[in-house]
Amino acid sequence: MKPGLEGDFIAVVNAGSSSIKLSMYSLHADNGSATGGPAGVDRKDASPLRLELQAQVEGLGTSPHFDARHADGSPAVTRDWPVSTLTHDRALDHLVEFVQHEFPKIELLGIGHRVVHGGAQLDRPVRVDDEVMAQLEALVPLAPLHQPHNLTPIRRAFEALPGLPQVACFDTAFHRTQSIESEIFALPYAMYQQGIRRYGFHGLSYEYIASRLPALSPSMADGRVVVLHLGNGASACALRHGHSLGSSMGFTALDGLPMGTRSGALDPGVLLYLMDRDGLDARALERLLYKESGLLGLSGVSSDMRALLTSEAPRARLAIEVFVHRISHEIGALAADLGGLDGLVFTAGIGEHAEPIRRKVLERCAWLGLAPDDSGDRPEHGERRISAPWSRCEAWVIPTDEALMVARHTYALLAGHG
Ligand SMILES: Nc1ncnc2c1ncn2[C@@H]1O[C@H](COP(=O)(O)OP(=O)(O)O)[C@@H](O)[C@H]1O
Ligand SMILES: CC(=O)OP(=O)(O)O
Ligand SMILES: [Mg+2]
Repeated sequence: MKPGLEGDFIAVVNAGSSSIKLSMYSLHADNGSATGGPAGVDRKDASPLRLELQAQVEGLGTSPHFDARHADGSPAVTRDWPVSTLTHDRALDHLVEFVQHEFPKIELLGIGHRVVHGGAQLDRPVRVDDEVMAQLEALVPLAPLHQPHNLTPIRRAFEALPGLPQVACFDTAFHRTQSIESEIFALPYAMYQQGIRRYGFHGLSYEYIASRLPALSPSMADGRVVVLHLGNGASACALRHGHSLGSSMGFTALDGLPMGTRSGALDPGVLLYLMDRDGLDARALERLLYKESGLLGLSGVSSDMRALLTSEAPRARLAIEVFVHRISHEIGALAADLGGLDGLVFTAGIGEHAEPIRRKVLERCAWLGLAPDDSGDRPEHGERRISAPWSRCEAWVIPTDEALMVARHTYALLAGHG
């Protein structure tokens, strides 16, 4: 830790269903210059942001674990809690106390929040006031696993630091470039007007990946790309010239690929059948679809890909095969939307770290002209090309950075450029 660090800071909160992450960025007036600026500075858009610390509590509800890291990835502190004694609220208190202790002298300029659902109206980052808060609260039923946890830190910060600017950045906003054919369900048209439409999610992650493409691959930056965000929540997005053309998630973050505990796309007839046969109501269906399905439901072993990859259980293998099958199916659908494919990008926990999953997906993409790099001499971490030099379609691993995207938006809005 850097004792006595002073100056202007932006805090970023990414509160998920089972984790809360708090990132601290310092602002440096000299960082935009082409020649100077300290290491670790966000030069990618010449904004003066430098990550100083990332603190997070993960495994809320199962086995909570606290972890704080410096910008270079070196650990600051770690701690485990006994199961179930740590609520989201308490975890947030702990993170705030920790950061206040580490940075007693800083000037906080604002807080940026990742908010999963912005609905049809909120299509760009926005400074939160009472009216925006009411709009965000109305969207809770559309993202029951995420939105309540996104809003609690905003409410708490308003109480503790009244007057401090807070900026909400939406997972849905990046997808607002999609055409009506991509967004609309084939339901009565009035429902589209009521906001029952496909929104798409993980937009901050896709926006970050799109921002990296010009530096990594001009043919992907100007071309047709499918990005696979494979984390605990998983989705795919079609990019053309870096803009979202289609995505696998829809009205809620349930649609598309199977996830840790979420079903992904499902014939809606199954729900009608279960309501009739078992008398399931909305809450019971919500539990089934959000918490008991996906990799966990299929395998009966775990929602965690690491556990599945090391398991001998036949159903763990089945869960992996279903996951890969549905990914390759989605790539095909999005490649059809794009009219071909120039690049495939893997990101988020599974996409960045699970080589066996990437290999299986790449094997199924041979028909798209994708040849994996089997030379074994490429790096194992960071941004890297994983297709052979002669491959017609490129494949890359690009670690995502949703927090940096939120910090950039927050800075831009506070500086009057948003
Ligand atoms: N080394 C690894 N090998 C395989 N899977 C991994 C590895 N590291 C993380 N994962 C998987 O990544 C997923 C979590 O992704 P992450 O993007 O961190 O999730 P979140 O959506 O909570 O931000 C889990 O399924 C986890 O098993
Ligand atoms: C939208 C979504 O699914 O988010 P996460 O991957 O953080 O669960
Ligand atoms: Mg995530």
